[in-house]
Amino acid sequence: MTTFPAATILGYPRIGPNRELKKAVEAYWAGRIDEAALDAASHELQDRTIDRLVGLGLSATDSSIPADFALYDQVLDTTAALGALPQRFADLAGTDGEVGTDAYFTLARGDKERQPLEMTKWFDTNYHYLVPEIGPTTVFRPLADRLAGIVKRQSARGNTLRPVLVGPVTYLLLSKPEEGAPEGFDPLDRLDDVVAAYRGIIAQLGAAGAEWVQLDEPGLVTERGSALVPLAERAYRTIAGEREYDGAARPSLLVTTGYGTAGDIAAPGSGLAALAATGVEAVHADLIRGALPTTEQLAKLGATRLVAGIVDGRNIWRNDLSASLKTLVELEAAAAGGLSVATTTSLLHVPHDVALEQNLPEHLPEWLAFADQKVAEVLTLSRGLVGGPAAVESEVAASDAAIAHRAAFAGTRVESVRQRQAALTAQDIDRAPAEERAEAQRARLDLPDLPTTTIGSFPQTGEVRKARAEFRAGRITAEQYDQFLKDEIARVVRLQEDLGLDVLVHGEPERNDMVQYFAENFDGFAATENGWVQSYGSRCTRPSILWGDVTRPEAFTVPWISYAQSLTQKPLKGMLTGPVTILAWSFVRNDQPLGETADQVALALRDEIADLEAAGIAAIQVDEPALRELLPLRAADQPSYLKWSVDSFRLATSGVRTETQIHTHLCYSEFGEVIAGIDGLNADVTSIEAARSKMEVAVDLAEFGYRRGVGPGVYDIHSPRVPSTEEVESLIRTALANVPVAQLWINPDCGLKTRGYEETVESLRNVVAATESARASLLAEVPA
Ligand code: MET
Ligand SMILES: [Zn+2]
Repeated sequence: MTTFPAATILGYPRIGPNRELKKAVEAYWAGRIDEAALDAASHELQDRTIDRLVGLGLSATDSSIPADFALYDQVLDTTAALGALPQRFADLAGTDGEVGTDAYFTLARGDKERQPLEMTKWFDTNYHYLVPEIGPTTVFRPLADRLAGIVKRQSARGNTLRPVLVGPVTYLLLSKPEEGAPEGFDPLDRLDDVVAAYRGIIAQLGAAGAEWVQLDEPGLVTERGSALVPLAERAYRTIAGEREYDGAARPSLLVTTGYGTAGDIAAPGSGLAALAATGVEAVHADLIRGALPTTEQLAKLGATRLVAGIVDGRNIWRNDLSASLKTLVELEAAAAGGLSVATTTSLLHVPHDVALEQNLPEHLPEWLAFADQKVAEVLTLSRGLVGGPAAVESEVAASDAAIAHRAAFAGTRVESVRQRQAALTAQDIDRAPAEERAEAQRARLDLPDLPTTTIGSFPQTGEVRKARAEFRAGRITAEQYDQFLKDEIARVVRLQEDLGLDVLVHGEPERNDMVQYFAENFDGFAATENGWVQSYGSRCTRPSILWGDVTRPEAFTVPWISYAQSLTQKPLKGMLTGPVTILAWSFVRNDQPLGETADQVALALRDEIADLEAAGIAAIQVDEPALRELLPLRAADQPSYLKWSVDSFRLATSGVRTETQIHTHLCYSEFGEVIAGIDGLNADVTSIEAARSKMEVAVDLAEFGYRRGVGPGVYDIHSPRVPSTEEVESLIRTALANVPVAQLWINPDCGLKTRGYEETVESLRNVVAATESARASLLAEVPA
């Protein structure tokens, strides 16, 4: 057995510093390059990545570099390595059951007849994976060709990599029962079968030259973590119980547990000890999101190596090297099996390199660590651990200086913001009773029954994106761009009047992104130029950096909204993004509790809302699509999260008068777990997604006894399909069977930004027609 490397990372951004992977994959989809060219592009990126990591100081020959080069998604890669095709895709299998490149992308993107695999959030991150569909008869086979091919290719270049797979317990935990599976079937029922295939995969990787294989088991840190430990023990005893598979030495195994504490949260080392007892050679713990195991717990690891995740894979802040070294020294004393230094998770969640940023505010770069800087931090910590503090004196001094500079920097703490926060009282998050508000708003807005509205954005056409790009590049003047946006807004307002919608929107043409737009207009934020992070498949986002206390220098949505309102007699909704969503989709400062930061954003929004109200805007929407996204993985942590998140929304929205209507929008339908939180937001009108789930949410609303206005979406905006009038009307009827008329609003599931005009106009026309018809039958039902 080779020893586990002293320093490692669990994974690295796959997308490429210039989004090379995105470009290659999209070119392949568009038919512009063939499979050989796609392979060549991905090989080139792999080679460059490894060379870069070696350049940063990781060794190419001791398994410290992970091989995690998924073309689309690491969960999908594991599905492919297991040949675990659901029946509805069975025809995609090759002769030996293998999943080729086109089959792989068909699972990810669907085809004419079939929906793709469902996509959902990877733990509490903004990365989305493809959900495996597992049934009682799903066939699992070891098909590690692709991964083994990478290992072999690199070994021909002199490199010994450590291939990475999602571990068996997490893989099945993240799966859903295949359609047609019997009631009560749980994919985890297939654990023993899947484990047999993992043994085969590990053997194939060993034969290809892998000395270590990494199996990621973040499933163990979830609410089900404690219950999963016995399953993990069973799985890993089979996988790791013997040093040889059929007479051939198997590769050594590292099991990782990023994103929290594995197993029982009250006993942070117990999950690790259980894994260690199965025979795996190394276990990894997330020491930032997860708890620090005690000395006694560490003793239970025996000869198993501890891989300490101490460099945060999820934020972009520079590590406090002094503090980390201290922790590592203590851990090392207690870890009999030896200690390695690592990241808490894959670096997939952070951009490539701070050095690619040319336009950050001057003070910021030295506070930051993107993936490449984090690799350097891991190596520094490992050198400090081996060679003592003197070996890394200058690095530690630089880290201390950056941290001190950050703490003392003027924008980090803005006194006026602090005073305002300190003076907050319960009244600041309270409004008049909901019934009183509803009454006053009814009088002011004078809307028909079943008022129709949209969620905010209208199609962002090529012209809109082009005008923005031209403006950014300085090819058109600010005046020209302004005029363009005004024309666009006027067109959208006219369209909505023609369609006969009741509450109008301005269409959001001035916004590139619903969070970045706010980050650009608030102080305390910075935008990056190249800080791309994979969101799913070939899609990347560029989160802003929330580094300091947040203020709003001047009203910025008011001019657009007022202009739009000036064009119509109908009410026009002001449109803002809520504090939780702004936090969820940015890189947020780590030097104070999230709730405090959320309140600062809320106060900045509160100022904007006051200005909208003063400008005569009668309805203001504050979107919180990410409310559920940040929900902690452990039930014990959820109440305090819901408290601060809900309170921050209320802080943003409670300063308005009784007759001003507050709307909110949430983008999902499985809101059972947060419905009390949604109720707590205390918004007058809440729009949610419902069309795809056939209005099931209406039943949840009825069961909960939801009292305020609600608009369960009647038009699925995720596909270009135009819903018929009858279809929409039937959804409205289902809604009406559960929600009182006086509470019901009619709207699409979400914003229309990604749609084309043709389908949007037709769909909205049908929505209005269906609403009119529903109103007519409501009237007919009233006894004369
Ligand atoms: N107001 C936003 C829009 O319509 C809400 C989007 S939620 C992801 O685009
Ligand atoms: Zn939405």
